[in-house]
Amino acid sequence: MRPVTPLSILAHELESLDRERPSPRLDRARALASGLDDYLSAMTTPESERLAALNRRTTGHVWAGTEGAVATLEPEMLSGHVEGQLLRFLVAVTGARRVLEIGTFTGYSALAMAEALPADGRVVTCEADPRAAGVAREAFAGCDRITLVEGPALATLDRLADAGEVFDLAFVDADKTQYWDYLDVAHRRGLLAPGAVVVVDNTLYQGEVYLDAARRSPQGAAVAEFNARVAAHPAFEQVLLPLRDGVTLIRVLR
Ligand SMILES: C[S@@+](CC[C@H](N)C(=O)[O-])C[C@H]1O[C@@H](n2cnc3c(N)ncnc32)[C@H](O)[C@@H]1O
Repeated sequence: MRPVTPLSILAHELESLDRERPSPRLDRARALASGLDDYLSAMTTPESERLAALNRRTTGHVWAGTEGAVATLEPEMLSGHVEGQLLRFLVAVTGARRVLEIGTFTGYSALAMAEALPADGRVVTCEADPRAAGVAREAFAGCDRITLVEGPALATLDRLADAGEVFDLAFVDADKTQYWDYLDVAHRRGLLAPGAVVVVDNTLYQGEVYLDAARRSPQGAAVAEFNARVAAHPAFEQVLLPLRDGVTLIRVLR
């Protein structure tokens, strides 16, 4: 898989340097960077067989040439084992019953969260791409706790707010250039219960958010702006964890 997190990009760079000019110190630096993700996975509660099968199916799927409705679909989009377990864990410890997800892809994170819900719990997940939605629908077969809403997420959020829906936990993982709008609309329109937790993926955006601002992609620039707005907002408290491509946990104070 293509390196898409700050750590895996660093490991990849160190591997190239170590090949060009081998040295024991470079080799140790490479081993430090490249060994961490596997160790985290080995020490984290294993994924269920259902999630493992979806993980294999997503990474084995031929996505090449798949220009999605909103983005090029690729297996690197999958949150995967450790982040999926973090989401499961958060649903369990917060006691969330109503979960909102923005960005379904093949359904891994939605299924992971659904596994931790009580019997009357529900995940509403939004996906704009019909092909990703098709794979996710198959993955959700027999799981009546998940409702997949196909279409642009911002329009779905408006409809959910009109219907008076309120969520205890949200996972934001769709178009990076719309991150602020997702959070702002969900917050202003009352979709987030007081004390709700919002989990936001890719908030390090391959390191772009803390590297040279002039070289940021539009997505990196949008995520940097999102992070700064969240940090300055009086209604949120938050922590940015350096897991994978960065995961921010936000608690809605009011
Ligand atoms: C990173 S993937 C989601 C991965 C998924 N949460 C997981 O853990 O496996 C992002 C998904 O968001 C979808 N997406 C992008 N923009 C969207 C939008 N405006 N509305 C709804 N879905 C969108 C993409 O089609 C893609 O499937």
